[in-house]
Amino acid sequence: MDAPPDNDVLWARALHYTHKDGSPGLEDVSLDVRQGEILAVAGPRGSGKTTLLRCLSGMERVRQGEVWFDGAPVHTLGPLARERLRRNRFGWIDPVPVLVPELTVWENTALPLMLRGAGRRQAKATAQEWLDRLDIGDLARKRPHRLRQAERQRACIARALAPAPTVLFADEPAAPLHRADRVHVLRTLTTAARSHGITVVLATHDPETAAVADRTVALLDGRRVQSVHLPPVDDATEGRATCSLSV
Ligand SMILES: Nc1ncnc2c1ncn2[C@@H]1O[C@H](COP(=O)(O)OP(=O)(O)OP(=O)(O)O)[C@@H](O)[C@H]1O
Repeated sequence: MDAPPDNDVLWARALHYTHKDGSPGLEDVSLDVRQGEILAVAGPRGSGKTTLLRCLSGMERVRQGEVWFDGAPVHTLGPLARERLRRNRFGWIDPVPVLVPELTVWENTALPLMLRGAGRRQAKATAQEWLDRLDIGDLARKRPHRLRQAERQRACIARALAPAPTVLFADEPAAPLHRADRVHVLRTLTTAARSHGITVVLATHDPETAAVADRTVALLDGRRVQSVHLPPVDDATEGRATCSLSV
């Protein structure tokens, strides 16, 4: 198979993935992610969004199909090389905030910077800047259990953005936030990504979250499809109609 075009930061071809227990994950998924773009991977629950992000980021070993990052193959790398790639070039946001409980918020945020070799003082200053941008600068010295869930998720977003990764994988990053918070945090995330040239791959089942992206690819039952029907996440409380997302 040919190497990907130069302006694609990520390039996947004919990905098939089966979970260890035999559950189907992905079927023949191909996708290009351009440098600096914000790409939404949209689909209902269980459609394979997380599995796709895990394969693209090297978290899962791809046995069938190819993944390329920055013109180099990822699918042929061993576990250590994939771990190094994730640490040095990628960022990751989970739907549920996970922080090291023994560390303060700024120490959590500074951790990936220090793992990449930054000194403590520099890492602390950068972490504080990002916490300020996410409006939780005043919580920097607290430990995670003192924060609300939405504040912990902001800390996770600050931690993911602080090292300015080449690609940020954001798996339902706004899921634990209330609607007003969600809009604000997504705007901060996308503005920061654009100003730092960070490419974002954003998995979501929420049409409003997908709307912040430059482009959307839709998944259904582990396959790419042209369009997908997504009920708004606040549907039950706000009584809004089901939304159809075409790509
Ligand atoms: N570790 C696992 N072992 C077995 N099956 C899994 C595993 N993780 C996911 N699956 C199954 O693979 C399919 C795709 O799951 P995945 O989590 O990738 O979808 P998703 O679109 O991200 O869903 P959600 O929005 O609920 O996170 C689902 O049928 C799911 O049950």
